[in-house]
Amino acid sequence: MPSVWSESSSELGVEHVNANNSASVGATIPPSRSSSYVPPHLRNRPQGASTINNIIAVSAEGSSLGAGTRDSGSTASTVNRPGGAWAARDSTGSALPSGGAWGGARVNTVQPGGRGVGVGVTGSGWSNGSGSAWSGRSGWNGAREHEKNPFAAEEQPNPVFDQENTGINFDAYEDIPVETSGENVPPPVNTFAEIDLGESLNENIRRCKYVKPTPVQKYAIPISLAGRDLMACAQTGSGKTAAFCFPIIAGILRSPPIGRPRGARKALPLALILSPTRELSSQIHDEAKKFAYQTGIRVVVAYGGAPIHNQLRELERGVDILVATPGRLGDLLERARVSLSYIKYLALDEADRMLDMGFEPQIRRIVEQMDMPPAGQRQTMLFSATFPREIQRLASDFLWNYIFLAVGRVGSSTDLIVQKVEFVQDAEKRSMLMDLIHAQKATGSQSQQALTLVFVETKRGADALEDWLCRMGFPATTIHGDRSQSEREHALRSFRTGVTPILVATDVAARGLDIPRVAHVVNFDLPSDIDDYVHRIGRTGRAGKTGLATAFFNDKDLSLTRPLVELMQEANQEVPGWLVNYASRANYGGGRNRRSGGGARFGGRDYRREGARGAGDRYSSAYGGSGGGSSAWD
Ligand SMILES: Nc1ncnc2c1ncn2[C@@H]1O[C@H](COP(=O)(O)OP(=O)(O)OP(=O)(O)O)[C@@H](O)[C@H]1O
Repeated sequence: MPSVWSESSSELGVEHVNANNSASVGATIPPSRSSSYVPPHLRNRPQGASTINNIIAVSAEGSSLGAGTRDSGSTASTVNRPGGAWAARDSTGSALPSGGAWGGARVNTVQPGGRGVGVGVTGSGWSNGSGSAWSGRSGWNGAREHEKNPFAAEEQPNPVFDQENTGINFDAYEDIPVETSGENVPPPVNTFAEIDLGESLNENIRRCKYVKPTPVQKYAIPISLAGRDLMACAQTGSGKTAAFCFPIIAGILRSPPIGRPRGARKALPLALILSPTRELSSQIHDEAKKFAYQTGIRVVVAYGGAPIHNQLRELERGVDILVATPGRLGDLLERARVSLSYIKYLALDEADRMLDMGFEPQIRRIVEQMDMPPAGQRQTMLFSATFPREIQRLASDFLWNYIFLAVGRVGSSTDLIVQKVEFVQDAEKRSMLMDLIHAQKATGSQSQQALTLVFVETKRGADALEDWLCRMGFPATTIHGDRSQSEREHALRSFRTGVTPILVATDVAARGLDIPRVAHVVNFDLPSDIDDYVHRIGRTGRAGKTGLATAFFNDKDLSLTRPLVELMQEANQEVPGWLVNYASRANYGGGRNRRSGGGARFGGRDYRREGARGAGDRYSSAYGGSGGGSSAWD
C-alpha cells in the first residue's frame, strides 16, 4: 500500500472497514447516522421520502434477482466497523476501501460465477443523515439547481441536430456478429426499457434521442450492471461511450451512500474514466454530463494544457466521476489533490492505446501503485475498436474474471465507410487532394456542412498543408501536439461548426473524436499501423451514417499493404488490383507497432480463447443481440 494512502487515511479521518468480514454476497450495510453523505439521487429530496423499498441482489451468476428489504436482514451481512463511524458496500457487494485497511487482502465475495454480485436500490431510496458530503464547500445541492443544461443548444428547434439522430441506420447494426466469452455472461437486452437504469438517466437518454441501444450497449450495459469486469471491442462510432457511462452512472445512483469525509482537500471520485487525449477526455466529459444531468452526480474533467487551478477548483467542489488524461491525473495524484481510494469504477477508453508502450507505465502507476482498490474490489471496463492480442494480455492484469465482448466493426467492416486507395507519389499528393476537394464540390457531396479530415504524419507537415490549403482558398485549420491547448480547442470548434470545413491533423485526432458531418477522411500520409488506420477512418461513418475514406498510397507504405488489403476485403470493399499485387510482394509485418500476428489480426477475439479451444459454454456468439451464429472474427 503506498504511503500516500497510509498518510491520507488518518489525515482524512476515515475509519477502516474490516475487509475480512465483508464477504457475503449481495449484502448491504445501512449507512451510519453519523455519516452526513446524501447520495446523488436523493439530494434535494424531502427527508420523509427516503425509505428503502427494495434491495435487489444479483446472484453470483449475475442472472437471478432476489429482493429483500433493508431491514429484513435476509440478504445483508455485517461489516466490522471499528468505531462504527461508517461503512458501505459498493454495488458489486464488495466492501469499499477505507483508509488502507485492506492489507492487500482481496474481498472474498468472488464465487464461481465471477464477481457478478450487485446490490441495487430501487424505490424511494435511502434514509440519510442531514446535509451533503459537499456541504461546507460550495454546496452541491444548490449547485444542482443551477446546473447548466447540457442539452440547451440541442433543445432549440434545430433541423440539423434532429436530422442527425433520426438518421441513424440501426438496421446496419442488426447483422453484426457478436462474440462473448468468459464465465456466466449476463444476457443482452434489446431495449433500454429492459434495463433498470433509473428514471433520471432514462430521461437523459430520451433527451439524447437514443431510441434503442446499439449492439455494444445491448451487451455491455447488462454485463457491467451485473458488476462484471469487461474488455469490449466494438467498431468506431458504435456508442461505446454510453456503454461505459450508463452503468457507471446507474451504479452510483443505485449504490448505498458512501461516507466520504467532509471538507477534505483531496478529491475522492467514485469513478475514473481515462482516455489518451485531451480532446477525447473533454468530449467524454461533455457526454457524461449529459447522461448525468440532474442526477446529482458530479462529473469533472482534468487534462493537461489547460490551467490546473480551474480544474482544482472544480475538484474541490466535489467529484463523483473524474474524466482524465493520464498525465494530468498523475500530476494531481502527486500533488495529493486526488485520492483514488474510493474508486469503484475504472473505465479505460481507447484501452489498447492506453496500454501500449507509450502510456502503459503511467497507467500501471495510476492503477497499481497508488491507492486505487485492486481488481476484484473495483469494477474495470476496457473499451476500444481495436484490441491486439498482446495488449489484451497486458490488460488482463487490470481485470478480474472478466467478460470479453467483440462486436463486429460497424463503421469499417460494412459499406458504411467506402474505402478507396489511390497510388500517389509524395510530390503529387497536394494536387490529388485538390482534385478530391473539387470533385466533392462538383458532385455536391461536399455540402455546406460536410467536413473533411486530412491525416498527415508530422506536425510540420500539418502546418505546411494547412498553410497551402488556405493559400489555395480552402478554409482549413490544423490540430497537432505542437499547438497550444487553446489553439487545439479553437481549431476543433472551428472545424465542428464548419467555419473551417477542412481539418489537417496528426494522430492526436485519430481516436475517439465524434464530430458529426465528417463526410470524408483523407489519409494524405498513411499510418504504419493498421489499427491507426482503423481509428482514423472511423472519424467518418459513425452511428450508422455513411462516410468516405481515401488513402494516398505509395512505395513507402509497403509494410501496410497486406493488412490493408485484408481489412478492405473483410469490409467488402473494392480492392484495386495493383494493391493486391503489392500485397503479394510485401513482407507481412504491418508497421512500426505491429502488435498482433496473422489470424486474429485485429485482436477481435479473446486472447484467452487461443489456449482454451473446446472450453464448452464459456464462449458464445450471436448476431446483433440475439440468437446464435458464428463468431465475429471466424
Ligand atoms: N443508442 C444510441 N442511439 C443513437 N445514437 C447513439 C446511441 N449511442 C451512441 N450514439 C451516438 O453515436 C455516436 C458515436 O458514439 P461514440 O462516440 O460513443 O462511439 P465510439 O464507439 O466510442 O467510437 P470510437 O471508437 O470512435 O471512440 C455519438 O454521436 C453518440 O451520441
